[in-house]
Amino acid sequence: MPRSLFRTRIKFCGLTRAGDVRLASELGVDAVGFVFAHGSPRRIHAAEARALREALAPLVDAVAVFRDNSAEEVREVVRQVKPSLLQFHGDEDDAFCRRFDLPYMKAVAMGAGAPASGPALLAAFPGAAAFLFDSHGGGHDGGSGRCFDWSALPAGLGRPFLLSGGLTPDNAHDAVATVLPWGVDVSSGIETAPGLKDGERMRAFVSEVRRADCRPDDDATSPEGGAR
Ligand SMILES: O=C(O)c1ccccc1NCC(=O)[C@H](O)[C@H](O)COP(=O)(O)O
Repeated sequence: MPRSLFRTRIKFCGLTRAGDVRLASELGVDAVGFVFAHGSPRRIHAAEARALREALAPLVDAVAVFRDNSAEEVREVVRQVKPSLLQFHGDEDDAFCRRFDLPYMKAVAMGAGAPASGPALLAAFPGAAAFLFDSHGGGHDGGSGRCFDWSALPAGLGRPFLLSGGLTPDNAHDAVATVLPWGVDVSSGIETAPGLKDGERMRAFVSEVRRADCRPDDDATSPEGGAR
């Protein structure tokens, strides 16, 4: 695909208020994430997420984020919230992630040394629709606001991937221009406090990603899947 036609996908994660969901939709983000991980300051219950989902505009995905939740909890969220994508942030294996008959994205921990190679990740998670590289691991949690070393991203993934971990309006342009991910995911970088998004930072983040998408020298082609 010509790079000039490519648009970096954007996911805002950890939303807890209907107003933030509405603004995210208006800003044209592709997906919003609702966090069901135990212990997260952004954790909401299925009934709350169902109400938030009603504030979501058509054609914007709802992503349900889990970290070692039980199958019953995941099923209950799927039943009530009807997410279009599941995101697994813990030690879930491919068989667990596939049990719910929905596409899933596996979060890969970049906070604890070198990750597995692209082919090894694909072999471990053949059912993954996408991967998300984040700064958790090594004692750090998801939603930490920490960056990792982007040069450590594995090659040869053969699937779309999202870059995550410590993205902000200040580094979003560089992140997209350097890594060329399929999409980006942000939580803390658009917040005033965990779960409370800031309208100006949301706007600025989208604007910086779009600025990186509009580089005038974009005449190369974009491989399908991972790095474009
Ligand atoms: O956001 C959380 O609190 C969280 C807790 C446990 C597992 C996953 C969690 N979030 C997942 C996300 O997709 C975050 O957006 C991602 O970790 C990036 O967060 P940040 O570095 O704050 O942008």
